[in-house]
Amino acid sequence: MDGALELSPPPPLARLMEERVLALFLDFDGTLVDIAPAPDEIVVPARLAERLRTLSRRLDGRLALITGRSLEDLAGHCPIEGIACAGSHGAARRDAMGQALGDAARPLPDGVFDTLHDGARDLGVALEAKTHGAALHFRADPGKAEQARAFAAEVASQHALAVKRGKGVVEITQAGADKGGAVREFMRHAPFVDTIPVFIGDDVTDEDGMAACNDAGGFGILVGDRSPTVAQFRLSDVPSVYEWLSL
Ligand SMILES: O=P(O)(O)OC[C@H]1O[C@H](O[C@H]2O[C@H](CO)[C@@H](O)[C@H](O)[C@H]2O)[C@H](O)[C@@H](O)[C@@H]1O
Repeated sequence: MDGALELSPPPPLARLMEERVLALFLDFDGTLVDIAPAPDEIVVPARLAERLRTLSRRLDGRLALITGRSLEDLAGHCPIEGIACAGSHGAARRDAMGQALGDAARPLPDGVFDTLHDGARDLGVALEAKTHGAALHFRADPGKAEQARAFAAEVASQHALAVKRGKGVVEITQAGADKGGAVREFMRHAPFVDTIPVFIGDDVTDEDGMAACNDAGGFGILVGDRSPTVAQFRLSDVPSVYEWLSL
């Protein structure tokens, strides 16, 4: 849909849960925490992990966080034991017991971090190294966006990697790693099999997750305003997400 503002809020979660067996896939930055000037400056609401575990129990375990952050980084902000998660844009996935799901995630090839480190320094943007990818952050200097994107595209093409755009960021990931793949992987395993998947996210990389939910008979919920989108519903901001989830 081109006009995201025309999307309605989703029906109440409690009503949907009465009608169907739902599974929830939640993005992290911009969905569960407000966007901050830098990745480590986010303010995580008190007892978020505990509240997510309570929500997961309400859904009999059919809840997964699907983030662009590495799982290690996510755990540093929100202790995720007992919650299914996918990190690095779907490259690394694990179930609520901490067992890895699907193909093992691969780190970036040798030398790529060094190249990115030098390039980020020369461009004057911040490099976030992840277990299975990397991000060049230009939120502090949006005028560097085009140069950072061009540099990321050049490095990616030299190593058969992929580039993802995001809010104030351009990222390098393994080719084929995306949030849609993570949703499909979870949906092959209990307790997600044969359920109606719902993805909530704010950024362009969340569109893959929403598309996977649409394909599986579910839907996406866009947070904020961005178009085009494949979401079928919209919530205006992070507090609205908490309200809808009764978090
Ligand atoms: O998929 P997500 O959970 O939404 O993660 C996407 C990226 O989020 C982080 O960067 C973004 O949030 C930062 C904190 O608000 C902000 O400073 C930055 O400009 C945003 O791009 C994270 O640092 C990345 O690794 C994630 O991929």
